[in-house]
Amino acid sequence: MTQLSLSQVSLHYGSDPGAPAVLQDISLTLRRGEFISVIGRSGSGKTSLLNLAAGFIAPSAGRVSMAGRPVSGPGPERAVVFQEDALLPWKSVLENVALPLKLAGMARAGRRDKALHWLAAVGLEDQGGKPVWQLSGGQRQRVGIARALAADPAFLLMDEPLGALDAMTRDQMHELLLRLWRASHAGALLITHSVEEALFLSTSVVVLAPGPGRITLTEPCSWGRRFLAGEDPRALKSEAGFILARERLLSAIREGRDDPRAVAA
Ligand SMILES: Nc1ncnc2c1ncn2[C@@H]1O[C@H](COP(=O)(O)OP(=O)(O)OP(=O)(O)O)[C@@H](O)[C@H]1O
Repeated sequence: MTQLSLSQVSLHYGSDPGAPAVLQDISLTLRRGEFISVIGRSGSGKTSLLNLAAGFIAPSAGRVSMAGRPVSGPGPERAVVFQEDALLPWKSVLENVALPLKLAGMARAGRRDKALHWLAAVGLEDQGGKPVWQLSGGQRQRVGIARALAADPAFLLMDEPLGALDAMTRDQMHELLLRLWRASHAGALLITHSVEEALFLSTSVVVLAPGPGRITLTEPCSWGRRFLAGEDPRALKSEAGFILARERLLSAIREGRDDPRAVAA
C-alpha cells in the first residue's frame, strides 16, 4: 500500500549544525485512506513537518519516503493546499482547477472534464467561468481543494486551509472535506490550530510539542468515519468520548506552558 513516511526525521534550518533543532526524531506514516491532523503550539514545527512531507525542504537527519523511495522534491502525487488560496486571480475558476493537469500535459478536453468533475464535487459547478477574484474566501478554498484533487494525488497535504474562514463556513467545509477525502481515496495530512477540527476530521491526531518539535501524543479517532457512515455531526461532537479526547489533546498541547489561551478548542 502506498505510504508517505517520515522516519526519525530531524530538521535544522540554515547551515549551522549547532543551531537548535526545529524538529527532532519525528516518525510518522500516512497511508492512503488515513487522515492525520497535526496540532501544536505556534512554532512547534507543524508547517516545517508538512514542508518535509511535500518535499519543499529536506531533513537534516532521517528519511522522508513515499512508497519506499526517498522523497527528493515536490511531486504531483503529493498535492498541497495552503492557508492562502494560492490561486491565479486573473484566470477563471475552471482554468485554475485545470492548471496542474495542463502542466502534466493532459489534453484540453480531458482536463476540462476532470476539472468540471472536481468543481462539481466542491459544489461550484456553476462558477467555472468566473474569475477567481469574484469568489468568497470559502469558495476560493474550495477551488484550491478541487485543484489539488484534480491531479488524483495519493496524498493531500493541507496547511491550515480553513484558518481564515468563519465558524459556520468552516463547519460546512469539514463535512465537505470528509466527503472529498472519501471520494479521492487519498491520505490526508492536515495542519490545524483547532482541536475540534482535528478530532472531527481525522483518523488520528498528532500533538507536536515545541523546542524542539517532537510528537508527544497520538490520539486515534473515528468521528469523521462515523459522520461519513451517516451519524449526525452535532451529536458526534457532544459525545463524552469526543469531549474527553478534546481535553486530552488540550492538556498535551498546553503541557509546559504557562498561558493556556493560545489554542482554540
Ligand atoms: N525558513 C525558515 N528558516 C529559518 N527558521 C524557520 C524557517 N521556517 C520556520 N522556521 C522556524 O522554525 C520553527 C517552527 O516553525 P513552523 O512554521 O514550522 O511552526 P508552526 O508550528 O507551523 O508555527 P505556527 O503555528 O505559528 O504556524 C519556528 O521557530 C520558526 O521560526
